[in-house]
Amino acid sequence: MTTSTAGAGEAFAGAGFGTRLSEAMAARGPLCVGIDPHVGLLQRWGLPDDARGVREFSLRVVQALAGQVAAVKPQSAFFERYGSPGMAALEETIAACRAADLLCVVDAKRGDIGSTMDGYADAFLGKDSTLAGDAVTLSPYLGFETLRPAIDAALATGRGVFVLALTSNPEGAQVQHALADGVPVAALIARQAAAANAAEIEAGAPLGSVGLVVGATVGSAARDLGVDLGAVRGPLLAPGVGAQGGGAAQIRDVFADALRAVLPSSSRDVLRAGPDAGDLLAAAQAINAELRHAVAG
Ligand SMILES: O=C(O)c1cc(=O)[nH]c(=O)n1[C@@H]1O[C@H](COP(=O)(O)O)[C@@H](O)[C@H]1O
Repeated sequence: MTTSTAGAGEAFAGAGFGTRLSEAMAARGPLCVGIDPHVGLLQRWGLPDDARGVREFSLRVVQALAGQVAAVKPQSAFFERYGSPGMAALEETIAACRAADLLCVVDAKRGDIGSTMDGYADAFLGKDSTLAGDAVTLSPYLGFETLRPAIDAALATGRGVFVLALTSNPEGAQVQHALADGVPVAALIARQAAAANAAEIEAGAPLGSVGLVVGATVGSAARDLGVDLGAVRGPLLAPGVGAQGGGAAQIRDVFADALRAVLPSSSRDVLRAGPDAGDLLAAAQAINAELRHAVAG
């Protein structure tokens, strides 16, 4: 799997994120393991509640899963809470993923006015940025178009983005189910993601690099709101597997028309199995096998 990048503005010559992710999911199964070093998990693993603890935790997860799952997703919040040493630990985790042949989705949920978005795009998708993994999560609630600098940077460097559409938490409905000119906001976001993927799809990519976040817990919301997940033609990150109650059955229900694009994500449910590397891998493999069966059938 290539991780080489081109500079913003240059045409990206290698496989885009959607293609690389699609290949990784086909080879290893659909599971993404979230790296969320909660204080309780650090304690359980016998690690200190500081940047050294979070670094050790994350590197152990990456080592245990190296080459075994399609992707991991470090949650930036749990690194940011330790200030600059925590951010250094996030940078090391991102670099370790590259060395371990794991696609890395940095869960930072950024979104701002366009001019500020340039800065976030440089930070999380810039050619040589140490905070850039293979993709980053973005919030479109200042307007989808504000994300354009990040989408452009992702496409220019062979990276990807995941835009929050229907989040796994119940409070998200207040914003995401609301109507804008008679159309649910989540449906508009899905349409705009589909448009952003059109060129890559026309060029023959199996998936575009502009993904959506649709929680495994959202039930019939996509159907009820007319969110056409099949038309997005980008990866669909589905957090909420495990600790939030989602599982294989929910994935099949929510993503009926787009199962091959789903990247189900689970954090606490897998991480609880640690710190033993073998136990951690076994937990990830068990969930991955169930999900693989669910998306295949
Ligand atoms: O973008 C995300 O990953 C995300 C979106 C969403 O709608 N819901 C959601 O839970 N997440 C993230 O996914 C992870 C879920 O963790 P667990 O509930 O422990 O599996 C957390 O890092 C959340 O921030």
